[in-house]
Amino acid sequence: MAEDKPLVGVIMGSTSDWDTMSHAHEMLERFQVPHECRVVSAHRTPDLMREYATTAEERGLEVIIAGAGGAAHLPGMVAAQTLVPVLGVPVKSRALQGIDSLLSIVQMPGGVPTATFAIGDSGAKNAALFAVAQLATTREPLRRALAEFRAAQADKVKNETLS
Ligand SMILES: Nc1c(C(=O)O)ncn1[C@@H]1O[C@H](COP(=O)(O)O)[C@@H](O)[C@H]1O
Repeated sequence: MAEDKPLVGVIMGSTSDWDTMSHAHEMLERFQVPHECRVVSAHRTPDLMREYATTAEERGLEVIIAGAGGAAHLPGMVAAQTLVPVLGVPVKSRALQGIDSLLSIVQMPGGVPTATFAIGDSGAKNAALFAVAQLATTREPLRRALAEFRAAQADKVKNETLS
């Protein structure tokens, strides 16, 4: 893409979320979308989270993908402090398999939305694809790349055989 400053911020509550959130990173790489990946925690680094959220727009971020597990307050707390759309990814937690993460992200009070994706790897992948779709509304080359991705995916499924 012509732009080189990050357009998408991929943040997560802990380095332990990287196995999941790397799927978002890989998808953004595939579409050559400039992005940054950082650990930011509402619970453990509240000052950093505030700074990240309040400076996101002026730094040029157009979408934030926020992944967290357990009491996953990060996406909602970031959404509360920026106008940049926040896509929440529930990371699979050890104790409750991510149901806690999902409910923490999806049950926002009216007025402060976060989009919420599926638990785990496919949620991270789809959040990135959603970010690509959002950016593609005003970037024709990215729109074409997304259309090609969809067509290739459809061809793959059509050519699959059952043994
Ligand atoms: N949910 C949050 C937040 C937050 O929402 O601010 N910060 C860390 N965490 C989550 O705690 C889990 C366990 O973290 P550790 O593996 O570091 O103990 C991770 O899934 C992380 O996202």
